[in-house]
Amino acid sequence: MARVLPLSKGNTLVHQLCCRFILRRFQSSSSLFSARRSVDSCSYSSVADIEVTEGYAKVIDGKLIAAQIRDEIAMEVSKMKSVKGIVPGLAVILVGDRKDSATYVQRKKEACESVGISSYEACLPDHSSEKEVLKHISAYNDDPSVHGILVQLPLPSHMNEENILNAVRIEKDVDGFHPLNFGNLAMRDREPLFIPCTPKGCIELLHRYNIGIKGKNAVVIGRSNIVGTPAALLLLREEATISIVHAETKNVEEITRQADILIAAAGQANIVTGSWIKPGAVVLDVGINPVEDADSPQGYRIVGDVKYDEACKVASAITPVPGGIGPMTIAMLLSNTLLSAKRIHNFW
Ligand SMILES: Nc1nc(=O)c2c([nH]1)NC[C@@H]1CN(c3ccc(C(=O)N[C@@H](CCC(=O)O)C(=O)O)cc3)C=[N+]21
Repeated sequence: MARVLPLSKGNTLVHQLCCRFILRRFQSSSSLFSARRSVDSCSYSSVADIEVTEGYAKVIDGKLIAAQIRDEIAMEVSKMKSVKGIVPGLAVILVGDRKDSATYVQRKKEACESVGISSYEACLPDHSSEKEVLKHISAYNDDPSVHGILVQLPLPSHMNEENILNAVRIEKDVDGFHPLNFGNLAMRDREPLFIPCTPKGCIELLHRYNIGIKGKNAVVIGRSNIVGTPAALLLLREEATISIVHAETKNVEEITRQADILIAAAGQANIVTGSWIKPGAVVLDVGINPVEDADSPQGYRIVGDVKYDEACKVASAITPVPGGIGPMTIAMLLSNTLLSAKRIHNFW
């Protein structure tokens, strides 16, 4: 029997069928590709009201929304080029030889290309000195064709992350990790120049799916500088009542079960089980955890922090992994780079 939860409105059957299909695909095969295809096979409108049939969450399709955002950005980039002769530019600094970091940087480069943003890259060996990295940051700080600078994290352990992130000019800090931007994010009635990409992507998804935040109980799992803490601050700015749970929290489940909006950013595969979730909650899964998978060509696949098959039966809406927050993070990086170029060249 269909049950409409407080967030719900709209067509039930399509969602029910889509989610059943996705569930079946997830259960019948562990392959990354089949999971991907199943998400693609549902067509959702860009602004979708949340609706749920008992036991089946709606899929919040980050991949689809990210593609729409890229289209919007491409149009603005092209307008800026024709009117002002300016092409936004993003510089990425990659230190060391972590394979995952190299993959993310490659993805960012491709995304820039897809919308007409120029990308610049500095790849430094693992044993580089901090001074070497600072030299590259300084060059990009002074380069007028670069509007955004991103230092890929994590840095090698011998480097002082704080010194390096502090060196990025705040006007080009498209990650939003400079303490001045972060501090302004935390302060009421202050405006940071940039909002960190992953939390911004989470809020953007909620907005585009017409999911209200004001007055809701929002719980964030994880307290990292990259995701957990800025996500909580951003939800607070959106007038949610926020809690952060972390490794030292007692009765985690009791707290997460109060959440109307639950953001999982713990970095641990499948820790959020069905019993952690309030029925009808909206769940955003930020986790990107590699797990061994002999069936996948790479020998591994990526899973989130949330046990998807269990969560699907309790939540009203959920982001999949892959295809959820990951693509939104990259879309927000492009959006921040465009914003930076617009601000620097006073083009609105
Ligand atoms: N300075 C800095 N800024 C970052 O924003 C930053 C960083 N360092 N270090 C690493 C994390 C991680 N991150 C991701 C971006 C995109 C996907 C992504 O596109 N994921 C896809 C594919 C997943 C897959 O198949 O590998 C998806 O979820 O569908 C994931 C993770 C940005 N990060």
